[in-house]
Amino acid sequence: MSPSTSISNQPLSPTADNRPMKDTNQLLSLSNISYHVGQQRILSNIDIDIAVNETVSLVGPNGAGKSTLVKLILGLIDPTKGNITAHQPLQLGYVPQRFTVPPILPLRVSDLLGQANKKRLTDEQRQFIFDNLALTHLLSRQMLHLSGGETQRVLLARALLDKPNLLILDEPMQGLDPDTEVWLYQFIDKLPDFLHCAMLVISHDLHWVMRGSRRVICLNKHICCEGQPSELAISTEFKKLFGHYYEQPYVHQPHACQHHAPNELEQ
Ligand SMILES: Nc1ncnc2c1ncn2[C@@H]1O[C@H](COP(=O)(O)OP(=O)(O)OP(=O)(O)O)[C@@H](O)[C@H]1O
Repeated sequence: MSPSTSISNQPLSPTADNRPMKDTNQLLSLSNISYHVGQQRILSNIDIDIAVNETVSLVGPNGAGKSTLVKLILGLIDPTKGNITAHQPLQLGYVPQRFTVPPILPLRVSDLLGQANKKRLTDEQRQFIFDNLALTHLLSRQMLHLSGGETQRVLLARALLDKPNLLILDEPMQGLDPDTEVWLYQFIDKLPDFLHCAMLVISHDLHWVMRGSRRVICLNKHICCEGQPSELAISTEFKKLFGHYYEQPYVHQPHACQHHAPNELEQ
């Protein structure tokens, strides 16, 4: 795949080889993707489908290939083998793990946000983003002078202002204090409904990943296991990779589950 994309959210062509788009519920498919550098296998045989509006969490140890997978989706590198197919025109939003502004480059927050396409969101949606991410007082500030948390908020806003249908967040909580983390998790959880976008979230925070009903993919150069948190918590592969960090795995308890009607609970 050689999509005309960049980290600044350019739309991708529907399919690299002009095959007809299929299943309208699917957004993106990675089929049998491998990525090697010389003799080094970085990713092997990756199959992932992401549906419209779906949130997928990607976990894996350091060096597992998570960022490489993101670069492949963004079209920054090409797979050694396999295909990446967008089933709909993709509008990518990307918040990178690291963002450094060279000290000699003057770049105000308003300059960065001003690069977004102003016509993609309604006024109400833009206001929602500005209010929730508390951006107004930052607009005249230099990116270089922002704190880690402020930078994350601005980068997230930059990605959202283009109204992505796939938002990729690479370790969004890195460097944030616990209160900001909680707040950002809550904001992220609102996004798929609010903007109708799918999300791929790389996270080392297993407690967030294993909460809720998002699909989790566990990567370690290949896909070790994937599924709902309740399935993963009892998977041998997952326990092998994360058991020592994640000592209290989420165990689904249907009898205590709020989405069961009261009469079901009594049975
Ligand atoms: N161009 C490259 N040349 C050589 N090795 C590479 C290249 N790109 C990635 N790697 C190696 O591939 C492995 C996966 O890297 P990647 O950054 O994708 O891992 P990651 O899962 O995102 O790790 P982390 O959690 O530490 O951010 C690492 O061992 C990295 O050194």
